[in-house]
Amino acid sequence: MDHQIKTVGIIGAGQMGNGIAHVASVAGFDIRLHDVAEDRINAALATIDGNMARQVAKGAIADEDRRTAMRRIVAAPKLEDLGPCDLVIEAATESEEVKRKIFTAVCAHLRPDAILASNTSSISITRLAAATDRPEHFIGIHFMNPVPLMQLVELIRGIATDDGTFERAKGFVAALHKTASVSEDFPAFIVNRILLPMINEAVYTLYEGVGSVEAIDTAMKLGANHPMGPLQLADFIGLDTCLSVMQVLHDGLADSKYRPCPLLVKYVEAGWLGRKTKRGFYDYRGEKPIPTR
Ligand SMILES: CC(=O)CC(=O)SCCNC(=O)CCNC(=O)[C@H](O)C(C)(C)COP(=O)(O)OP(=O)(O)OC[C@H]1O[C@@H](n2cnc3c(N)ncnc32)[C@H](O)[C@@H]1OP(=O)(O)O
Ligand SMILES: NC(=O)C1=CN([C@@H]2O[C@H](COP(=O)(O)OP(=O)(O)OC[C@H]3O[C@@H](n4cnc5c(N)ncnc54)[C@H](OP(=O)(O)O)[C@@H]3O)[C@@H](O)[C@H]2O)C=CC1
Repeated sequence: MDHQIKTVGIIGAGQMGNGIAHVASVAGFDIRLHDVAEDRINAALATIDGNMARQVAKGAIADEDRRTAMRRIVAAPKLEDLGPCDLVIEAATESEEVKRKIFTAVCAHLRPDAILASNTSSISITRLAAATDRPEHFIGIHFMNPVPLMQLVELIRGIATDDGTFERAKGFVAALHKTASVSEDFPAFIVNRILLPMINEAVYTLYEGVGSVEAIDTAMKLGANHPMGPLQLADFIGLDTCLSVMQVLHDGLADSKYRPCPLLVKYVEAGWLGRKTKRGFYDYRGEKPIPTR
């Protein structure tokens, strides 16, 4: 088997897909970026260029590196465009149904030895692998947001993941100059098993009137030295993703302590998903974010 990963396909050009494309192209990988809608891919390319420009302004990369990295990212409007990839990372919406459909569809276009990975925040890698024709070549590669700034990547083996796939995924993470942490395949893995119940509790704290959005975020920023308040972080992650993770924890561990806060459900039902829809626990439509409660 060819152990070299050169071309990386990314499915889902949202905030995580564009972050993964960004760091992988800067690290020298050729990228094929896919999404359901072509305008999403174009928007992602513009975002990546903007984020790389910030790095240039900071002196983290040279402008020539930005241009070379941008040239390595190619739009892949059809799933068959991912055919030449050595590794395909799925970073689409956090829904098991959506992901399973993607895996079933993409497998037909991939080489038998290509690795398939999911950036899922919470869903069982073993169950997702079962929707593919290659459970032994399937693995969880879970990046943190924002990808260009966060050092950690969780690696999660499904029951069938073979040693070669695990080693190649580990090598890929090292090539991105990131640190891998290995988690067993349990709901929400390590980071989100701990982080998301904390965020959910912050939403309960708001729901029960213990404090306002501003009071809760200020309390955790200045009282616990968190870089972002929990509600600000929830908006940053996306409230739909936060709710999906809590649902996976609640269903998968069958413990009422993971019950998603009804207020979180209400925000998602309203389509107030946080920064990506310009409204969540804060309203981002003006010059500076304004708490919505
Ligand atoms: C849900 C899941 O499955 C798992 C998860 O990811 S959970 C979420 C995990 N992430 C976190 O917890 C993030 C918590 N927040 C933080 O650590 C910090 O607020 C942060 C690192 C995001 C930003 O730090 P900050 O200093 O407050 O912000 P900011 O000043 O805007 O940015 C710092 C630098 O990074 C740069 N930057 C920000 N976003 C960037 C991006 N996407 N790409 C490139 N550069 C970026 C900025 O340009 C800035 O550079 P300068 O210092 O030169 O201005
Ligand atoms: N947000 C975060 O902090 C983190 C998220 N993750 C995980 O990464 C994944 C993506 O999250 P994130 O980037 O935040 O979400 P986004 O909503 O920003 O992006 C998801 C993208 O996937 C697209 N998409 C939906 N269905 C399909 C499909 N069938 N084929 C191709 N693309 C599709 C969406 O398009 P459209 O909008 O048109 O539906 C959207 O562009 C999720 O699994 C999430 O749990 C992991 C770590 C951190």
